[in-house]
Order: sequence, then C-alpha cells, then structure tokens
Amino acid sequence: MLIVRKTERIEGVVNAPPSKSYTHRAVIGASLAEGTSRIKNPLNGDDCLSSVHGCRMLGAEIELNEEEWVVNGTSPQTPDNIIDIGNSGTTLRILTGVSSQIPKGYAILTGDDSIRKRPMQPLLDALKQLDIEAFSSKENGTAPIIVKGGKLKGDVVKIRGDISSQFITSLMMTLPFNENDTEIFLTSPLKSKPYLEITMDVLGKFGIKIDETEKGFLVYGNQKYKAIDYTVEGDYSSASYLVAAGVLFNSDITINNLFKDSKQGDKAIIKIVKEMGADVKVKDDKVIIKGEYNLEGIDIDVKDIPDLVPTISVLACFAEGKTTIYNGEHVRLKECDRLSACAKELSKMGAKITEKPDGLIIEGVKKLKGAKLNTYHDHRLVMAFTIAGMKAEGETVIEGEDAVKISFPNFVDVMKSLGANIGVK
Ligand SMILES: O=C(O)C1=C[C@@H](OP(=O)(O)O)[C@@H](O)[C@H](O)C1
Ligand SMILES: C=C(OP(=O)(O)O)C(=O)O
Repeated sequence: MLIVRKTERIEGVVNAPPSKSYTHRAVIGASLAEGTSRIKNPLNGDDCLSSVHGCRMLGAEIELNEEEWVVNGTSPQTPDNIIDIGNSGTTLRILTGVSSQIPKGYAILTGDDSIRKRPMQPLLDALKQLDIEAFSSKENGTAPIIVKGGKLKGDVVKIRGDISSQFITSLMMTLPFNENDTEIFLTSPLKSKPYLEITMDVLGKFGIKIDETEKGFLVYGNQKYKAIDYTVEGDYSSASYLVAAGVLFNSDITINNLFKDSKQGDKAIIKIVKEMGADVKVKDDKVIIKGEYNLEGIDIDVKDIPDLVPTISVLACFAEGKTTIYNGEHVRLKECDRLSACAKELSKMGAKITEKPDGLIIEGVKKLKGAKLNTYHDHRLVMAFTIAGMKAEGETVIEGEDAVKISFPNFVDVMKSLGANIGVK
C-alpha cells in the first residue's frame, strides 16, 4: 500500500510515459504485417504486455527490449491455448476481432475478474453480421469469449457507438481482411471518438486506408498491413496526474515527451486546467507548470475523455465552486465503475460529491483530509487518489498500488523524484 502525506512543493523535469493506446495498436498492427517492424519507445506496462502475449499466441514473434520491440508479423494463427489478456479491455476488444482471422478452429479470450465484467455483446453482434461466429461462453455477453475462425462476409456492419469505441477499433483493425469494402454504420452517437482517430493514425502508418463517412467509417477491403518502424509518443492520460500535481502544488515542473499535435483526446487536460484558472505553458513537446493556482469549478463534457474523470474529480475538490462532469455514462464501464468509485472514496476524504447517472457534481471544498481509500485495482484511481493524498491534511492510505504497472509503471518513483511525500508499505 502507499502511505501518502502532505507535500509542500514539487519540482523537476520528468518524461511522460509512452502512450498505452498507441503501443497497443502499434504492436497488434505489427503482428499482422508480414516482415519485421520495430516499435520504439513502447510502453512496458502490463496492459500492453497483454497485447504482446495475445499477439504471440496468434503467431507473431516479438522480441522485447527496453527501448524497442522487434515484431515479426504473420496472418493470425490458431492459438494452442486460451488467451489470458489480464486486465486489458483494449486487448480483449481488438484481439476478439482479429482472432476471427485464424485459419481454423477457435480462439478463446479471457482475463481477470474485472475484464470478465466488461461489455462485449455489441462487438459479438457486429461480428455475427459479418458471418463470424463469436460468443460469450456464459451467454451473458462477457468474457470468456469464443471466436471461430472464418471468412468475413458482407459490406456493412451496424454497431452502437456509445458503449466503447474499442469495438469499432477492433472492426477497423479486422475489416481490412474482408474481400469487400465494409461500411461501419453507427446506430448511436459516438463516445470516446479520439481513440478512433488514434486507431486511424496508427493504421495509416501500416498502410491501411479508412475513411470517415457521414454515418460512420468505410474500411477498404483486401488490404495488407505493411511492416514499419514506429516511435510511440507520450501519454496525455498518464501525464494528467503530473499536470494536476503541478497546478495544485507550489511547483516548478516540466513534463517532456508530450506531442503538441497529438490525436489523443486526453491532451484536453491542458485546456481544462487552463479553463479552471491555471497558467500552464506548452512549448514544443514540453508542458511547463509553475503552481500553485487557485482553481475555479467548471462544467466538463467527458464524452470523449473518459479516462480523465478521476483526475478532474481530484482537481475539482480543490477548486472554488461547482464542477459538473457530464456525458460520462461509459466511465462506469472501465476497470471499475469510476463515477461511483470517485464519489465514494473521495467523500471519505471530506469531498462533497453527488453522483448522477452520467457524471458527478463536485462542490469544491478546497481542503481534504487523509483517509484509507479503496482503489478497486484500478490504476487511474491509484494515481488520482495519490495526488489527492499529497494535498490532504494527515495520512492517506492507498491500497492496490501495484495497479499502476498497467499504464505508468514508474509512477511512484516519478512522483517521489518531484518531491512527493509517498511511502510504500
Ligand atoms: O482504445 C483505447 O485505447 C481506449 C479507449 C477508451 O475506452 P472506450 O472506448 O471504451 O471509452 C479508453 O477509456 C481506454 O482507456 C483506452
Ligand atoms: C479503461 C482503460 O483501459 P482498457 O479499456 O484498455 O482496460 C484505462 O486505461 O483507463
């Protein structure tokens, strides 16, 4: 567990860790390409290693080095065991689609307690429309998922866009194997759209062509992934905890490795803290913060930025006035129900939070007190609550800190290097 105590000042220069979303797509795309791809600056986090494991099970050869992953790709092969993808929703969703391209037999994908609660049915229904047999072994729409190798058929697939964009990423990565061009027709408004921009960005590098249409997307048929050398950019979701610390504390910090023109929706963290009143500077690939700032509550639409909710919730507790987080029904469908978890756990510290079906209303209280917090094995809660604990009076105990290995393995060391008062027990 982490024992977090009040921290007075943070200072230093740190690198944002590599992007989790980009690493997943790069390693899976490389695994589908004939030939050798090199992925530089990959995220060595548990979720991305789940993608590595899944791709190996489907036939790719992957050599992991600190600075670079070397991938020898192939068309998907029938795995000789079940594929355990741990805690990674992105891996489960993308590889469910990709597994349909094994030449014979079945692929079975499963994972931990949390992953076996994440919705899958819309993706299974979509694959069925394309003549692929894919189903939940429990028949309740969750993993274990069984996918039968088969030929994709058809030229249109209908799917809702409001549960998880990862279903659509999965289709985008699988449909180039269809002989026909396929239209992805969205039957409800899209959430988390920037993640599809990330998918199209990476797939474009692999030579895969997808167009956005009025109703969704058009994935061209009969396409081949080509092997590439690819460098992964920094992760704005992970950087959001550093940004939050920068604005909440007396600080002088520089965060490197944040690409200014990134497709990542979570680069909105910069805009959000500015709107709340912080004077954050962006210079090339650096974010420079000299805090602390008096923040003001604002209204925030989290439709496209679900992963920022824990960070925003903590910022809002220390702001003046009311913050309304809305359009976030899908935030409940992550590693845990993050709306309910933020409301429940931060309230233990004295936060004033009202839970709504699609968000949170947070009355800034300016001060929190230390408490023992449950993190539901959720990496983003561990990191957001650590920042809250550093600002609180007294001691905060955070359980399940191991979860940071999922997306920001050296989070505790980075925070301590900046001067955070954190002990590990
Ligand atoms: O595709 C991705 O890399 C992700 C998509 C988002 O999920 P949803 O599309 O389910 O909202 C996000 O929450 C997740 O952390 C990563
Ligand atoms: C929800 C997340 O990831 P995934 O969907 O891949 O489990 C996350 O990283 O916050």
